[in-house]
Amino acid sequence: MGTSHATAFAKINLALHVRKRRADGYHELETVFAFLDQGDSLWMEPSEQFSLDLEGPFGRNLADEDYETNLIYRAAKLHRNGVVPPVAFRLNKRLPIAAGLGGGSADAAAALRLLNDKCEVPLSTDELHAIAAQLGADVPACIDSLPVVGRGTGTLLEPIENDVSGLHCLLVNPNISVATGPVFKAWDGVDRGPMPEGSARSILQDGRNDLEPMALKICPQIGIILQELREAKPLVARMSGSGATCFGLFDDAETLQRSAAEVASRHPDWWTMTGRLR
Ligand SMILES: C[C@](O)(CO)[C@H](O)COP(=O)(O)OP(=O)(O)OC[C@H]1O[C@@H](n2ccc(N)nc2=O)[C@H](O)[C@@H]1O
Ligand SMILES: Nc1ncnc2c1ncn2[C@@H]1O[C@H](COP(=O)(O)OP(=O)(O)OP(=O)(O)O)[C@@H](O)[C@H]1O
Repeated sequence: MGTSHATAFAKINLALHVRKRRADGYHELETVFAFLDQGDSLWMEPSEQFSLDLEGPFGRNLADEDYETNLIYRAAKLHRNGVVPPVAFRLNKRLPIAAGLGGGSADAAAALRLLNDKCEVPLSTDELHAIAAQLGADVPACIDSLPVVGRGTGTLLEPIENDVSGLHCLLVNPNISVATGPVFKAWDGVDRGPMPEGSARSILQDGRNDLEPMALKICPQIGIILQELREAKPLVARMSGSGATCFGLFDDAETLQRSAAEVASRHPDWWTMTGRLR
């Protein structure tokens, strides 16, 4: 049994409609999750005891935290019913932290996939999703990392026609972390209506991200990012999750590259990533 590898694909919300604030403070939403073919890289190999090595552009940002708080550790422990498995994980952290890209959720899902693949008696899809939901609202969708509708807090998944696969995607983050809690808290309580029905692409065109105005107040750079992304005439430019990362989606690679080069030259201090939707 050697080393196995999984990509923790970056998540974007093609649309995110906030419908209701629940009594427990959480919010019910309707969203379409989609995934870039890029993300963090996670390796796993058998070992004497559990370990987690963090490297890559954002590895240092997590290194100061106790490894027991890392979603990879928590996922591994839950997968083995509370017994921490003797495996060594190595994470190349390419996705920024608290960025609306579900990086931690994707890492947790990648760990669950790796552990399940190496398991003599693998968990069923339903069992895997139940564990995932305990780790975070985005984790169940990250298991398959393909377009899917999320309801409730995002853990109730429904299939959707994937007609966005292959679209070219530019992600831009101003290198400012935005915590999810305060953004939801700032929501004004106004239900702006359900997410339209249809394929992923039609919801992308007709949907919205209801968290954009709140995140924009916390991080005004989001407005500049959206404005600059729109200069390249993408299919859509929108914020992902609770921000601050925004995405531009394009039919062709040339326009994407031009837009990426423009953003990079104007804002060398911003983080960008390009890829294609799965
Ligand atoms: C914004 C999204 O990324 C969209 O995909 C997700 O809804 C975020 O879900 P998540 O990763 O589970 O969010 P967490 O980072 O665990 O949540 C932080 C805080 O955001 C608030 N929160 C989160 C999700 C939700 N549906 N309603 C909320 O009000 C809660 O106060 C929570 O304590
Ligand atoms: N492997 C991990 N990678 C990133 N963050 C992690 C990880 N494990 C635990 N965390 C914690 O989770 C928090 C949120 O991380 P993450 O990067 O997933 O947020 P996000 O991109 O805002 O996700 P979302 O789109 O769900 O809002 C961080 O504050 C971090 O301390």
